[in-house]
Amino acid sequence: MIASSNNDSSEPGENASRARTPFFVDKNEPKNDAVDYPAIEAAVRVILEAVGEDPKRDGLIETPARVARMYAEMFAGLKSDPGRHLSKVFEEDYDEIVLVRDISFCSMCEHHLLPFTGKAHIAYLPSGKVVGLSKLARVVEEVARRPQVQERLTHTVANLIEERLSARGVAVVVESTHSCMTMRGVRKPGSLCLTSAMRGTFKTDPKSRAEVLGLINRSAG
Ligand SMILES: Nc1nc2c(ncn2[C@@H]2O[C@H](COP(=O)(O)OP(=O)(O)OP(=O)(O)O)[C@@H](O)[C@H]2O)c(=O)[nH]1
Ligand SMILES: [Zn+2]
Repeated sequence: MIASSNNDSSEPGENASRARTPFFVDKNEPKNDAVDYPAIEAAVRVILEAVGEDPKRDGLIETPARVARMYAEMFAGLKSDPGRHLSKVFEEDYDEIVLVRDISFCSMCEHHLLPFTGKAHIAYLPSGKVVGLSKLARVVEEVARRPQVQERLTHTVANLIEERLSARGVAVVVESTHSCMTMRGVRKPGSLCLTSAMRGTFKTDPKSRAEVLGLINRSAG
């Protein structure tokens, strides 16, 4: 089974009532009680002043609060357990590859606090139980909402699927563009970073690995 996924997280609309409350993309988002909004706002004001801006001017007056809400959203996965999405499994007599590809995500590089965005492809070999396809995308979405490096995102997702589904094999391939490499620093727009994590059969059996990578590559892009 192969499925494609386009994340459909809706953008927050303009709504005065949420000006002081965190916005969560949907009901499955964990409430981010861990975030200290006033502390972020104060820090953003300090940064604005430090770069020579006036945080009190009209265009910037609400910026600290906006940034606090943004961090609450971007880091909503810090204290949660993304594996919870894999708890509802069902028995199915199917032991071949299940692949969900093109799962778009946006995460935060922990070195520069700039976004890296791209797609994750997830395949697993079930051992008697399968999970709802959307749950694989939910795991990516939640793990992505942490400050991190791409390598950690990749192997965290692979480990969760291997452990929670007792999968015989797991393949996770992530491709993304790092803003810290495109808009600053070395400034290489178009550069792409690919990482993969193989578990079980996909790690030990070259034929299975070639098959799953063939399916992912055939579909990627
Ligand atoms: N391995 C890995 N490196 C990353 C990731 N995101 C950002 N980086 C790198 O983290 C490194 C941080 O390097 P530093 O020398 O400490 O910081 P810097 O002076 O800002 O580095 P430059 O980006 O080269 O200007 C850079 O090479 C980034 O490209 C990631 O997901 N994985
Ligand atoms: Zn970076």
